[in-house]
Amino acid sequence: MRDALWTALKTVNDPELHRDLVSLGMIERAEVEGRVAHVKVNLTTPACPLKGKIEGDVRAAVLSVPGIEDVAVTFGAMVRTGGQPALPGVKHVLLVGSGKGGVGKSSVAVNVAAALARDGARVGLMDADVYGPSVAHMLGEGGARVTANAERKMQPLTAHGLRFLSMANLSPAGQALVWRGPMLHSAIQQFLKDAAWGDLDYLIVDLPPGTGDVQLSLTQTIQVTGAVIVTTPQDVALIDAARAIDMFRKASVPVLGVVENMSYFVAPDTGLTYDLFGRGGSRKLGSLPMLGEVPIDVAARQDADAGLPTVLAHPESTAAQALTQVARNLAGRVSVQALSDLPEQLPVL
Ligand SMILES: Nc1ncnc2c1ncn2[C@@H]1O[C@H](COP(=O)(O)OP(=O)(O)OP(=O)(O)O)[C@@H](O)[C@H]1O
Repeated sequence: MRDALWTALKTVNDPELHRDLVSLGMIERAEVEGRVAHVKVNLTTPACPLKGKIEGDVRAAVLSVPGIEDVAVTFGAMVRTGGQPALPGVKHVLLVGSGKGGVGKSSVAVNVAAALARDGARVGLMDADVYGPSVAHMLGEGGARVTANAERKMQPLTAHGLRFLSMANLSPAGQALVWRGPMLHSAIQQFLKDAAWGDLDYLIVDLPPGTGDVQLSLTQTIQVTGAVIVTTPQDVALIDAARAIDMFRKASVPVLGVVENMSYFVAPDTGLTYDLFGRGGSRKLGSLPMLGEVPIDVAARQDADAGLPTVLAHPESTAAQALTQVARNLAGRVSVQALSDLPEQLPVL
């Protein structure tokens, strides 16, 4: 019956990769005890957006095997890389960029990082927005100071289950950074290479808005997995977002998707929805995957000011759920990107 079980599992495809779970090496264990099958699926990310669908498909396939009356499906996860990791120990570097300032790029970066960490991924967050570093404040650690470890490497700070580094934790609060290109380049290098990030599944990088030196420096120094574009839906933001997309394309950085922030507003007193900036406008950016539409949410802003990612502070709010879905959709895109170049038959793990 064991062979029949594996044959049945071979009929289940990963919904995004369109290949069967067995040849993708995602079935870690499949055994039959009496009339009960035990299957352990090793997902390609703990933040898998399609876990429910995969579980349903596995159950249906296994229960079609004659003699099997019940099935217990359990899950593990291991984030894969397509080739060499971006940095030693860091599987994926993901850039969060925007064309315009103030569209919510840092908010999205912080909440995506916190949501991935809550789902069980090992996550780092690097604040490369050197002119307006807000990550530390949004994590409630604006006053913390970075120290060096025994190997004289910068020791990332920790908050809400993730590791982070921000220029705000190096320079005295309120002091402006007046840096030229080469200095910026070396600061970015240090954040990437002279920091003890440890083992990470995802290193999320909050870029400055626009298309300047920091973005260039990052895309030229390391092999990033891809970029996410955050925009609001009105034309003035989209014009700049299109420029940012063009910059990533020219730098051969895949754009993994778009997040439409401040997409709409639901009045808390009446429940009426207002499309303040023209919900859905970001579809004008072309055929890029839409990772999610995040509404304007007063609590999300208050949580950011209070140093708490809203996905953790108000996980039930519409904005928090949209941001959680953005994180999972992004993790899904990363898996697709990493696994689509793999050979036909992978070893079973
Ligand atoms: N969906 C939202 N609902 C309500 N407030 C939001 C939302 N997204 C972001 N904000 C608020 O808007 C402000 C700007 O957000 P944020 O700093 O994330 O933007 P940014 O694009 O990173 O800006 P910058 O260009 O300065 O780096 C912050 O006060 C933040 O809390």
